Amino acid sequence: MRSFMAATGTGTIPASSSSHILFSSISQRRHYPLLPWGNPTHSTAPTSAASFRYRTTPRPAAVVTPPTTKTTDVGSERSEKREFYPIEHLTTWLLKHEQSGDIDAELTIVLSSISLACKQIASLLQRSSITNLTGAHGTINIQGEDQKKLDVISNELFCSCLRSSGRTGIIASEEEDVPVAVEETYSGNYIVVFDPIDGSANIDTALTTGSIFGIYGPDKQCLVDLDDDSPLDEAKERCIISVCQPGSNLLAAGYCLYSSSVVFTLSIGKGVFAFTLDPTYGEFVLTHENIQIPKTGKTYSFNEGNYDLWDEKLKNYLDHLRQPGPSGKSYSGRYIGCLVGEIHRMLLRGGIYGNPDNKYSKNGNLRLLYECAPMSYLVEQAGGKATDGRQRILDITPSEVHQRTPIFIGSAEEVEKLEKYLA
Ligand SMILES: O=P(O)(O)OC[C@H]1O[C@](O)(COP(=O)(O)O)[C@@H](O)[C@@H]1O
Repeated sequence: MRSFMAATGTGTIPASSSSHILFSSISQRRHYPLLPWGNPTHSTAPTSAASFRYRTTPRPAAVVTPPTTKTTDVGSERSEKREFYPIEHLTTWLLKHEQSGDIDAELTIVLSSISLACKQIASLLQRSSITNLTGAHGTINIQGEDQKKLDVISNELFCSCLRSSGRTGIIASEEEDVPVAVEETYSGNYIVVFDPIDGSANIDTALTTGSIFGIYGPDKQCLVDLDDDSPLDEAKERCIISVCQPGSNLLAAGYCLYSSSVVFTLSIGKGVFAFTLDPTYGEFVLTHENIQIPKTGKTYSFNEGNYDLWDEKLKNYLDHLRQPGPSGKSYSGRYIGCLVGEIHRMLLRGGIYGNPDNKYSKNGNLRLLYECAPMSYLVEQAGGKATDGRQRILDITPSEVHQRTPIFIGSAEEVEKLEKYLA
């Protein structure tokens, strides 16, 4: 039985005292059987005995600080004893930033619970054709989209992990009609917005998908005094649903890429860091430190099937990209139908992604709150830019949870070039 409660972000007010139902609550929902990650009898990792031992050989990762060694004289012999290879994991990285005061303990727990949800989703995606988890769920979300089975299950996993973190007050999800309040027992301060499976059309063909998340603090001026038993007025109610904050308020954001590797990428406001899942022991290992998106990039990512529906200025821009440059090489088009995959490639190689408005979708296809804002936050943290064609994405305050927006995002100089065409 789902009880409806209004949440203040610091506690809950029974719906009876609010003029209308504002949220659904995360009650005891079904849990889905998951095999523990890297379970030797089921893991897809190589079965050689070595693969189940914690590796002590240097990892050929992008980021490995030279091994520390300690030279000790043993009798007449000198021996160099390797102390350890400081491979950093998401867990230790979060604790390090908590100790240095960059994030508080509560946000550390929320991020850790999100990474747990992502590991479980990665495991389900890998085996979806085996466990009959491909295909439609048979329901439609508030956006009128057919939900895939894994859209629904991944949403439940995110909700369950955030609820048990005990640090989340309200969530907004692509797969939830309205913002959802965590019941008081488990309620915390943070507001978490997410798309549990981005690019879900790719699931059944085993192509790239991802999860996207953003974390806001409580909107201070909106916290309602629980001792105040006066009826909630309209302004306060509006405040309570303050999940609709501009991306510039984000405290942290990131995505998990489910592709040939599972890569958890995030920013807590001090650069962008990526952690690759090592399936042999189920931990995210730091592989990309302080990612800086190249200022330019010769890859553009637009669904050109909509070309005839676009504004003339945008068409001129696309025509320009296809002209062979002085070296004869024009831009390369890449479109994988998954925002997370496009952004991950761009963070590492540069380029531009666009999902513009068109004759039939006045505001484009992507949602501002839990897709465009978190991705724009990340790309700006990496030195890139993100606009709706007229203004910075992070400056837009959503007027409702599932509001859509056009988006052009990527290398700073590529976005600036586009803005000149659209001016
Ligand atoms: O089908 P279009 O209009 O090209 O839009 C593709 C975009 O929509 C998305 O698939 C979002 O879809 P979801 O609803 O699965 O999150 C993005 O991942 C992708 O970039």
